[in-house]
Amino acid sequence: MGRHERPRGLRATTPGEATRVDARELLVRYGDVVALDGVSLDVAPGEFVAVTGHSGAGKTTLVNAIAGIVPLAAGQVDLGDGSSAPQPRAVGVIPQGNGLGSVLTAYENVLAPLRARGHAPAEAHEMATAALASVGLGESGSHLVEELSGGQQQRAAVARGLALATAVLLADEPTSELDHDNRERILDLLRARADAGAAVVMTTHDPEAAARADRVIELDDGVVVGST
Ligand SMILES: Nc1ncnc2c1ncn2[C@@H]1O[C@H](COP(=O)(O)OP(=O)(O)OP(=O)(O)O)[C@@H](O)[C@H]1O
Repeated sequence: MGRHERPRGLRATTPGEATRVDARELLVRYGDVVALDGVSLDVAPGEFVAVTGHSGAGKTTLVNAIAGIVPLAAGQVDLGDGSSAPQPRAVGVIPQGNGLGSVLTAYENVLAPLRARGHAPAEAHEMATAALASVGLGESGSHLVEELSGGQQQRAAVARGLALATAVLLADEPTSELDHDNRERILDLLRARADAGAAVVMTTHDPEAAARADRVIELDDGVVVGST
């Protein structure tokens, strides 16, 4: 499949929606701390790439820089969406620490971004319900997030990211709170999303999770020190 063709299995992307990741020589600073120092990452449609490295290596910063959530001091991110604006792009993000609204239900958390992206109520309902079922939360969608376990909250966050069905999915340690079976379930979903044509980036501390990816990039102190 050519790089600019529509990914198999995903709906047609709309103008302004990301299709791939081409990050070049990213430099990110937090005050005096250099969190990324010339990091490049190219992820094609259909590829699943894991980013590993010790705590503080720059994994979250890389995901957030690609998403446009943290500003670049230098370098550029091309997501195939025709935009060079330093603003959050139309990508699916599964943030570290889940980022869910705790006094909303899991279902409401998944539904809200779908409605914000213009899906009609009935369609958004179908998508949110299917996404929650896919992560094993079909029965728990009506529970407030604060009533869910840490692992259930993490799966709700994965459902929210997956529901958007974007062709670029950025997942920041999406399995860190999960038991073995749920970890495998979530990794299967990420793998399937890539196999359907999405560009998937996942940060992880877990070597077994990283082994499910097509490629593994290792960061250390804001620099790429390995690629396998
Ligand atoms: N908001 C911030 N302000 C200042 N420094 C920060 C900020 N966020 C991250 N850093 C620093 O930037 C570096 C990279 O942090 P980052 O969170 O990207 O690492 P990480 O590899 O994701 O770590 P972890 O595995 O613990 O999540 C670290 O030195 C961290 O202390």
